[in-house]
Amino acid sequence: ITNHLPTAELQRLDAAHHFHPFTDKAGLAAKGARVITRGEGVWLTDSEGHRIIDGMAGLWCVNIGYGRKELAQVAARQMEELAYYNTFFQTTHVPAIALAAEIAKLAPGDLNHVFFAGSGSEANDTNIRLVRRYWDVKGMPWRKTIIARWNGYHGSTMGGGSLGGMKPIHAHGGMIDGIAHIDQPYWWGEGGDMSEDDFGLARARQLEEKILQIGPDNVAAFIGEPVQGAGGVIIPPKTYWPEIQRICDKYGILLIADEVITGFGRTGNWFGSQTFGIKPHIMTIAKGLSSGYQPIGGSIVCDEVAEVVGGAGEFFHGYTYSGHPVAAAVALENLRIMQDEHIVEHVRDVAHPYLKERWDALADHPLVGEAKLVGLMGSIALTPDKAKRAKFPEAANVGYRCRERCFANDLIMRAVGDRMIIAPPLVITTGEIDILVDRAKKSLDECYQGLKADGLF
Ligand SMILES: Cc1ncc(COP(=O)(O)O)c(CNc2cccc(C(=O)O)c2)c1O
Repeated sequence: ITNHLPTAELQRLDAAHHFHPFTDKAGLAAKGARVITRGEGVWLTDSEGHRIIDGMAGLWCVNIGYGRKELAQVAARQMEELAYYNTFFQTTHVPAIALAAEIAKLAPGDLNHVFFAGSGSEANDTNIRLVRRYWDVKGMPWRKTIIARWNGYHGSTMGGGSLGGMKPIHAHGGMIDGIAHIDQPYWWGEGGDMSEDDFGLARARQLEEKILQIGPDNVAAFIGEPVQGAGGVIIPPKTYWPEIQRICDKYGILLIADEVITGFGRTGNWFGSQTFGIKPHIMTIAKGLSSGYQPIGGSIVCDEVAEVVGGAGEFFHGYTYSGHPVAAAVALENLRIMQDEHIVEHVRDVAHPYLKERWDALADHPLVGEAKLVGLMGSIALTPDKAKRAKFPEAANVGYRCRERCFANDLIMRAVGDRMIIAPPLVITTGEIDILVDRAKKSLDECYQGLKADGLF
């Protein structure tokens, strides 16, 4: 089976044997999966030769863009030298040491210790164990509950999926114990007639209400994405995070920032915590850590938590691929390129300002109620009535229709409900931003025409 097989044959084999994530298997089999064959910069090529601009950097992860040969060379060299060894039994290797040191250098404050995993979900499962073990060692073994947000996303393992606040995920397989949720800081969809600032405070104060309801001595930690990604790029009001931070400090609960999407330049700083003034005890990382070239994730842990858990004998947790040498070597090369090519500065000083101007202008479109962007992650809310911030009927499937128009125009954008999302590779140029926004606008126009033709607008 190679790229040279006819697309239809590849699709048939895919339908026969490949169980896709988050997919209606039968529906896709009937339709045929799109076969992606190559990547270069912000561009993808599919088996039919379409040149697609990838507005989603894969799954929010290909920060340095596709096709960087340096990473392939580093992977090959590491594979030839030491393709695998574990870090379990009093052993280590240079890629794991060097990557942990580099992450500690880039991370803010006293986030100096890295527990590696193979993915963001696994890293969040590590975090559950870490914070519960921390309170165990502090003599409060009952202090286990972790508070998270509805419509947050923290992965698909039983732990990560339970921390997440997406009910369809909970419905498929259940949840683990000791997780509680509070409402999300989603002003457009849930703010009613409150001002954004008042709404941000109100939603943050739900954390204090929940802590008092559960009992402060039972709450181990709070976990949140600086900006909810898979939830629809929900950028919180500026009053939200300072209030969350104040409440965590007041009750002495550990604060976990899930930076799987917002980490490594996505918001215009190395970490989203810096953009939003959050001081976490633990940061979850993955995706942009390696730009998706190798599967790797981890937890960056502050001195205090590392000393308490690390000083209490063996911590019974870890994965075969924790700190995998090839993944670690590739991640290290990714971070070298990000620094040498000043990619975070490019986001902050060039790409974000340029995109913001054109992204904000989309709010003039009849379909668009709100256009928001932080760094290079953005969303537009589609609405039939801007003033009322109204929602389309679910059956209209507006997000899906709009995403299909994007695909037809060789642009990849994500639809989350009736919100359209972009998170392009951080290396996108101003010329490529023009192409992206032009194709997005054309897709919105076509979606609008379609809705009017179907009497939905
Ligand atoms: C904030 C956050 N935390 C944890 C994870 C889990 O990481 P892994 O997938 O590597 O286990 C994520 C992953 N985010 C993610 C993964 C897959 C699809 C989409 C989407 O928006 O369609 C988003 C994430 O966005």
